[in-house]
Amino acid sequence: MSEETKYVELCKGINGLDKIILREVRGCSAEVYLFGGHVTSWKNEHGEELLFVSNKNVRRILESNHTLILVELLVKLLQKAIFKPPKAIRGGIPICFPQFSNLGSLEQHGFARTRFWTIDNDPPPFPTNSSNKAFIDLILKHSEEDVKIWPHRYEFRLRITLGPGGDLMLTSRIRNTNTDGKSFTFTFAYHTYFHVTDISEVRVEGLETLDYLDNLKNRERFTEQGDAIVFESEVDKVYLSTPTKIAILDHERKRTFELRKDGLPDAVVWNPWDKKAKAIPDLGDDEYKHMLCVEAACVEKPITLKPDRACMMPLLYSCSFRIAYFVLLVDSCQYFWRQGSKG
Ligand SMILES: O=P(O)(O)OC[C@H]1O[C@@H](O)[C@H](O)[C@@H](O)[C@@H]1O
Repeated sequence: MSEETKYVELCKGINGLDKIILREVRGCSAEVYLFGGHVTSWKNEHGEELLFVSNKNVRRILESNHTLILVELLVKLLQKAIFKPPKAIRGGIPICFPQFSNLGSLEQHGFARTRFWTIDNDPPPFPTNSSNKAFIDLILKHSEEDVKIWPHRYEFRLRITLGPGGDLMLTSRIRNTNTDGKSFTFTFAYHTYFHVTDISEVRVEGLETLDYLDNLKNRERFTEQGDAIVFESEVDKVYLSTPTKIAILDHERKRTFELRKDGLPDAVVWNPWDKKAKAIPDLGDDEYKHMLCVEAACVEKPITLKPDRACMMPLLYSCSFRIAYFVLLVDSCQYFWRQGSKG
């Protein structure tokens, strides 16, 4: 990367939506849309896309021919992921808040993924000591409209960092700013779509023998058997009390994503497979073969925040080993917030 290259660039993305590009010296990059506070791209030092976004492949192949105008045109024609508010973007890392799935009265997966976030120019100090240069702070606050459907006031701060080695880290800091003394309760997920070469050649390790709720069977509780999870049909499960490390092995590409988490107890695994994929308008019929959602989440036991209390949920992806790291540090974060200048 030349001296002039920007670590952080604000520009326009698809459909003129505001987008931030994070770049690091070795050529890694990430892209974030203010719409949804949504990470839509994360590339390693070889320019390989590690996240799935519907029909991204088309765009990537075309982009490599440098026919950029044609690309934009074709992307608009071919891209299934709509990038058009109010529909959430299909792929990347949608943020599910304050509700996961339909576990409440709100729209599916809550409203954070369909709201316009803003750049937070004055974030409170960060607990992690870091010399990273490629990062952006976003913020979402309650709107008067949203208060009508979810009667709470909050500040949701999201820092997205691309480390020098290509690590991608997302840190969510959610704070209850209710002035009426009321606590609020929420469920949450980093709904991460990993890009995989062929779903039938993918294995997930770390969830075997755990209990899970099967969304395809009215959330009935089962216990997972076998060595590792493999995929040969639709899967929609919430694994409970999961370990801090989950690995996603893409045999064909000889790539391993390692997901690490701490404090976010659940892990959702979702692939719609062929029939469901056909029924999802913003997903290509065959695209289920190239995606796998493994989501660090808090679903079974919702989080309750008292007024003026905050919690933190960071997620770190490492490019070299493709590590995803999710943490929920309620206590230390409360301490941090009290210490912080905004606390
Ligand atoms: O289509 P959406 O709202 O983005 O949801 C996709 C999937 O997200 C997963 O997290 C859920 O477990 C699935 O049940 C759901 O179908």
